[in-house]
Amino acid sequence: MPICLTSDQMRAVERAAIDSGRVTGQGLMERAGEGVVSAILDYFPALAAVPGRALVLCGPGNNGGDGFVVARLLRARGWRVELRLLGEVARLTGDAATACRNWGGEVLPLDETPDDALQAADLVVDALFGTGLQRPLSPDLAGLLHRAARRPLVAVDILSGICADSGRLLADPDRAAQAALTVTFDAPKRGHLMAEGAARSGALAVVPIGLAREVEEASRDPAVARCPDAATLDPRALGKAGGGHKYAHGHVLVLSGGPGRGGAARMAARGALRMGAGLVTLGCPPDAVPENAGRLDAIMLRPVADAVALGEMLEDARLDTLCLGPGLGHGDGVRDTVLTALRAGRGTVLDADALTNFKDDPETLFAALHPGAVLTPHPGEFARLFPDLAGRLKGVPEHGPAYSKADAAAEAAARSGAVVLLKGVDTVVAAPDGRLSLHAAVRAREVPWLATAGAGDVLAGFVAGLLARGLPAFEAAEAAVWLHAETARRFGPGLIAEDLPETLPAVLRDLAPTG
Ligand SMILES: NC(=O)C1=CN([C@@H]2O[C@H](COP(=O)(O)OP(=O)(O)OC[C@H]3O[C@@H](n4cnc5c(N)ncnc54)[C@H](OP(=O)(O)O)[C@@H]3O)[C@@H](O)[C@H]2O)[C@@H](O)CC1
Ligand SMILES: Nc1ncnc2c1ncn2[C@@H]1O[C@H](COP(=O)(O)OP(=O)(O)O)[C@@H](O)[C@H]1O
Ligand SMILES: [K+]
Repeated sequence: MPICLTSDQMRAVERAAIDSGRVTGQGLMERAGEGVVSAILDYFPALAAVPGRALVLCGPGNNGGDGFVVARLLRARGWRVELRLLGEVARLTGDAATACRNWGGEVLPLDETPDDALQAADLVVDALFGTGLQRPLSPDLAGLLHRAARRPLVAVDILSGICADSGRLLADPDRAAQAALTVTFDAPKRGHLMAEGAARSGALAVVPIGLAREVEEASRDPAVARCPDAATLDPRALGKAGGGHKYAHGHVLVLSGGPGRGGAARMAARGALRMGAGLVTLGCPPDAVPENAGRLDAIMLRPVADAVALGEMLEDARLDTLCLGPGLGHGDGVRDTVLTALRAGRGTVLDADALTNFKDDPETLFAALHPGAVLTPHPGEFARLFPDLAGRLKGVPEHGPAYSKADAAAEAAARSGAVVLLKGVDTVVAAPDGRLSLHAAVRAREVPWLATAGAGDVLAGFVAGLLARGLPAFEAAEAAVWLHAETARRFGPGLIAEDLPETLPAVLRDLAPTG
């Protein structure tokens, strides 16, 4: 399973590799520099053909050390390289000091970098700070990087000013830079996938520097965040191979609100059905039956007047999965309905209104939640249930590592006792036991057409469909997020929410050709 790491996790990986005796810090730095140069040559083919001019900005730590190696290797390829250092050569230590000696060229002061030097550069290498950024960039540094980004800017490990753990800006937002390319080592950092870091890192190259074995070991640590891809979704779990009648594939009950408000629940139901749930029933207030009957065929319809009626209906144990929230409505009756649904202990997705109804009393909801439940809030709904956690995600952080969306989702899952799927361009899935999964809809997985009304309702249905198919809550949420984005990518421009369930079969077919 692909993963992404925090700074501490990356340092542990590095330490384990060095302690094993297989690598040295200096060897890692050398390979990091080589990796950056080869990524530059791949990404800028014109500069691979004709050596250019580089301005390399080095910081006082090991990120700067990588910069010295890059400078030396570019020079060896015939490039004209100007190197500027933040701080003094005499204060460099360890591997960075060695890398500086091996460079052997002129080291100019960073704070005197003239605009001419920036303008003359074919590219600027940002080797100021990597995983060691602990506090916001000074205005001068932020200004320099901002100006440097007028030229193609290549970030070593992570763009300076982005917190590697959270992706949040540790710099004045008005002077934030944008990298054309970020080159990181052996595994992405969380900061490449969340918040500003997802958008500002530019293209992301992950180059091997000899830590693959330790990264593989880290991927077995439940505390390390996973980033599933097409290759790691389990086609056996998603396909319908093996026969079995419809009840073998689960029965989802989606509850809807009153007349004129059923669209969201119908889309969720359609999503669950397309995901392969054996049966899907829409439950709605009796006066909404005529409307829904006119709109549904394969999806069954039952009147569900209130929480008592729901309780009676749930005596049928074959109704194994519930989805509540899209278009559900507001009021005490709705809260009772949600609590009745949770008491049944089924796989349960709570979205939208099912969450918002508890904004004045989230503890009542948390007390009823169980590990088979998945909450799918967008950031606004999240803030209603977890105002303190949402508050920590606001504003410009004052130090690193900054509080991250992953931290917030993890705390929410631990507090509520349910899986939390916190939506956005960067989506985080967190389990109460500490497992995390990240999906960033950026770069190759960019999918702006998903910003359309109802996309979240369909996602709730996708999660419910997978729960009905027997996936555990965390895995169902994780796979649904990937499939949701993939489906939107497959459809492309013009996507509306209704297209998502209809496009899902093509995505499933590619994943499980025999399913
Ligand atoms: N892990 C690995 O496997 C490998 C890691 N490698 C590389 O090492 C990098 C991590 O190196 P690192 O730990 O030395 O930290 P780094 O990012 O250079 O910054 C620390 C320095 O910056 C300073 N400083 C911080 N914030 C500041 C601010 N706002 N403004 C001004 N100064 C600030 C801080 O100063 P201090 O806080 O001590 O005053 C300290 O001097 C990593 O990103 C990768 O590129 C590769 O070589 C190979 C394998
Ligand atoms: N620009 C975007 N890129 C990727 N995914 C997006 C983008 N905008 C929205 N989404 C996704 O679309 C869904 C929208 O859900 P939600 O906010 O609940 O909307 P709605 O209530 O209209 O259904 C979420 O899964 C979210 O992650
Ligand atoms: K950097």
